[in-house]
Amino acid sequence: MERNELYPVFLKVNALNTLIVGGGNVALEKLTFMLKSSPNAQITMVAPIFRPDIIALSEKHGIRIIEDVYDAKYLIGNHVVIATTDDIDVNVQVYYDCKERSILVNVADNPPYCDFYMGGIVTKGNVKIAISTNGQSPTTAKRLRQFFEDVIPDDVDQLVQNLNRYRDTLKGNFEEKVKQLNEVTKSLVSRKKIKTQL
Ligand SMILES: C[C@@]1(CC(=O)O)C2=NC(=C\c3[nH]c(c(CCC(=O)O)c3CC(=O)O)Cc3[nH]c(c(CC(=O)O)c3CCC(=O)O)/C=C3\N/C(=C\2)[C@@H](CCC(=O)O)[C@]3(C)CC(=O)O)/[C@H]1CCC(=O)O
Ligand SMILES: NC(=O)c1ccc[n+]([C@@H]2O[C@H](COP(=O)([O-])OP(=O)(O)OC[C@H]3O[C@@H](n4cnc5c(N)ncnc54)[C@H](O)[C@@H]3O)[C@@H](O)[C@H]2O)c1
Repeated sequence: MERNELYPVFLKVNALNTLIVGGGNVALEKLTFMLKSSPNAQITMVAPIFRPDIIALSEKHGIRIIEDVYDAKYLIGNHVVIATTDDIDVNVQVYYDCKERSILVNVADNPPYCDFYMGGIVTKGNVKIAISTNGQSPTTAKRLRQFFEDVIPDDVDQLVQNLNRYRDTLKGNFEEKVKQLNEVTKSLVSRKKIKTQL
């Protein structure tokens, strides 16, 4: 079996600066997914033309809109960049400009020009699961996202909060606490398999 060697991290995009280059359908899709997961993300967008729904979202979420063609000067101060224009040369230019500046870059829907992939995301309170198929099948990522949204109980956050409080009541050293936490949560895991044939 092939291995997915990507290393997942959970970025505090409310404290990092993200630039989205482009203002069309793909930009809207990436923006929507990002805001759904991280409504306070610090995002700037640059494009000569923006879809009206992007303008509306930008007003709601305090996103900075710059009406201009891409220029490397817009990379300054950004930690993460997503290129979504309909001009492949511009997207590739964004990629190389970011590489030169050690900025993490994603050219949407173009895996060879991505330092990272956007994933399917399930959020239930404090619990967040990110799903990647290593860029092989975004459709599978979407279906798995729907599956987990369905099977993970909406009140899973209760468990997190209760265990968080229980942990604070435990006495003893770290090893003993871990042992007790594992003991009380043993029964939570039961087997359920996903179908792999259509
Ligand atoms: C997860 C999700 C998050 C998001 O977009 O933020 C996401 N794509 C989603 C949906 C989706 N995208 C596409 C379809 C149509 C069917 C299909 O191709 O499967 C569907 C399904 C649908 O819409 O039903 C088109 C598509 N996407 C990529 C390519 C290029 C290629 O594969 O080579 C093409 C073909 C373009 C063409 O044909 O021209 C590439 C990427 N898409 C990724 C992420 C990254 C890899 C994720 C991973 O590792 O699995 C990666 C590598 C780059 C990136 O963008 O980061 C989001 C689901 C959100 C959700 O619903 O939860
Ligand atoms: N729409 C989809 O679902 C989809 C799916 C797969 C692939 N794609 C590909 O992704 C690309 C983008 O698609 P789209 O539907 O978002 O296109 P779009 O026409 O809706 O949007 C393109 C955006 O890029 C901006 N742009 C163009 N040149 C620019 C520049 N020099 N600097 C900054 N912004 C610039 C435009 O102003 C516009 O806002 C296309 O190449 C398309 O083939 C789209």
